[in-house]
Amino acid sequence: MSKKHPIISVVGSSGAGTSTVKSTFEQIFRREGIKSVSIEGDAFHRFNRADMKAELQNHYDAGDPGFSHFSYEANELAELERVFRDYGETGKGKTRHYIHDDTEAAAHGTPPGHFTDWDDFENDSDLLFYEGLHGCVVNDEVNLAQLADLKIGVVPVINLEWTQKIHRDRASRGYSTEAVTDVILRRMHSYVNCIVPQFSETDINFQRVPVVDTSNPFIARWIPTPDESLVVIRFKNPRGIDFPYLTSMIHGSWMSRANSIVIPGNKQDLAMQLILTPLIERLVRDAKRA
Ligand SMILES: Nc1ncnc2c1ncn2[C@@H]1O[C@H](COP(=O)(O)OP(=O)(O)OP(=O)(O)O)[C@@H](O)[C@H]1O
Ligand SMILES: O=C(CO)[C@H](O)[C@H](O)COP(=O)(O)O
Repeated sequence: MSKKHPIISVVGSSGAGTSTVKSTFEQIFRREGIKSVSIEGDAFHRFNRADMKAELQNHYDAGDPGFSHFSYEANELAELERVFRDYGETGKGKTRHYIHDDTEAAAHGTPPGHFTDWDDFENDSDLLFYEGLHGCVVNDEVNLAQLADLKIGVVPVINLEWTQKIHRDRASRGYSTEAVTDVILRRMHSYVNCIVPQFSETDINFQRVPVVDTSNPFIARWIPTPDESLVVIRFKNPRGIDFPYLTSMIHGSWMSRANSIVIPGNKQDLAMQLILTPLIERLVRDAKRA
């Protein structure tokens, strides 16, 4: 925990929707007058695209077909831990960007598949916001969960996650369905071993569940819309959460367990604002007092 310089960590697999959720956080920060600095998890990949391709081949040749961007060793997690720790202690740190496509290339002046240079965070921020694959990892080498003060999991059920990934990678990153399918398969071992365990470390998980048939995500023609889904919101520690308030404010919601509510998909933004605003306010208030 880094009370003086708090860290929010939003974790999800590739295509889960963490970038989408980031915009909800940005609305809260803007409305509450909070100055944030942010990290995209992909900035802490260990290899650029060409080197990753070579590394994949090396692992494949050595009889390890499961190496992927989800694997701990494909990412600079010790460096990420250092950035979390330094930010928590000093409010300072650095990040960079991994450039996925031409749009990002134009914005950053770096070609796709490469990293930008490292850049220092702006001074005097109120908090650090991380979104990505590994922000709550606990393993033999690092404990990122321990350094984050508010931990959020973004976890659509897996068919929906695959549908979202396939559509996004085809539409904005120029990959074919077959190429994305290969990536999903290759990443499965690390998905189970490196990504999923983090959702037991998170304080709140948002799990989108479609109410239309997604049984074959590889041929789905579009991503189920918010109106075609529900969201299960699960609190690790439900003490202090005002469930009657939430269920009365979020039309069509109900409690499905003592620590979980279900909301209509089109109320996700509202629910996040109602749930997260007081938690973020408290983090910033406590930090100013510390
Ligand atoms: N709640 C939602 N309703 C409808 N579509 C969504 C929702 N959340 C995400 N999507 C769609 O899913 C796709 C993937 O979302 P997004 O880019 O936010 O994922 P991500 O977790 O940031 O992925 P990556 O880490 O690989 O960049 C996008 O096309 C996005 O529009
Ligand atoms: O979304 C991802 C991980 O979160 C990408 O798959 C990863 O960043 C590698 O990108 P690319 O395969 O385009 O080089």
